[in-house]
Amino acid sequence: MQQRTFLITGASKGIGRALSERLAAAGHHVVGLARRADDPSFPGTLISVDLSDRHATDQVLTELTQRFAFDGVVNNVGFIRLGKLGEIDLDDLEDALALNLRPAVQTVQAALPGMRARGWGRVVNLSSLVVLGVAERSTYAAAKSAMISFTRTWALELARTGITVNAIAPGPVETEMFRENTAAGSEAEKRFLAMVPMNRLGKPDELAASIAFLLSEEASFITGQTLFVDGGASIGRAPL
Ligand SMILES: NC(=O)c1ccc[n+]([C@@H]2O[C@H](COP(=O)([O-])OP(=O)(O)OC[C@H]3O[C@@H](n4cnc5c(N)ncnc54)[C@H](O)[C@@H]3O)[C@@H](O)[C@H]2O)c1
Ligand SMILES: CC(C)C1=CC=C(C(=O)O)[C@@H](O)[C@H]1O
Repeated sequence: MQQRTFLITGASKGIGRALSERLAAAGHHVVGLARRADDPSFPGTLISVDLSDRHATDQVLTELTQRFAFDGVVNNVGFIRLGKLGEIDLDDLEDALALNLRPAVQTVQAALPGMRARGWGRVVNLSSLVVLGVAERSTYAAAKSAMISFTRTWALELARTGITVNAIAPGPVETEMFRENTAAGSEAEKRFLAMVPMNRLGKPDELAASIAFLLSEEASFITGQTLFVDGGASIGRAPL
């Protein structure tokens, strides 16, 4: 197995942390970006940056691409603010687009020259089941739909470079982000579970396993795809 170096945004918790653990256990080097980097147990290099700050993110990426030869990027950081149509806060809309989308462009553009030069690379963008329609998540769903468009467009542009670009669209997963809006035992949780044929939440490592596969050598003929990892929730809702 060739050791690879992967850049993961939002790496300190949830899906990003589970992925960092899984990749490190497989022998790869993980460079994680998160707001807080004071966690000595992180299984790689953890860098503190507020990814909503465009210039701070640019500066960190410039430094990191001088230190590391990134073989892949996982755009995992996510931001959500609930809001019904008629009550959508335009600041939330701008924040959703800025934090869910801008860092994805910044990280990939920073890592792209090296991946192109080596003729091998992986990009995995985190989308969400919400792109199929979940109430009160307009701004978040718009951003996560754009992540799928980024994926398809970049996959076409990079198809002959050895760099693949794919998306993962999770269903409800037991993480801090999920629990911010969906308390255990709440009516909201019951509504989400009713959407899931498996009738349970996903585990962060189940998502990590799917992302790790798309980062692997074995996934070299897969590009431009969105994989719903959702306990069956997208069956009958997603286009074939
Ligand atoms: N958990 C779910 O049910 C679910 C469902 C669908 C999609 N997703 C998507 O999966 C991805 C991971 O979600 P999660 O549930 O693991 O989230 P989480 O809240 O558990 O972790 C988010 C990570 O992002 C980091 N982060 C947040 N804002 C940041 C900022 N401004 N600057 C730097 N780092 C920041 C946090 O420190 C943390 O490491 C997100 O893109 C989310 O939209 C999650
Ligand atoms: C699973 C998906 C529809 C989803 C559920 C709830 C969220 C939230 O944080 O409120 C999001 O993680 C979203 O992706």
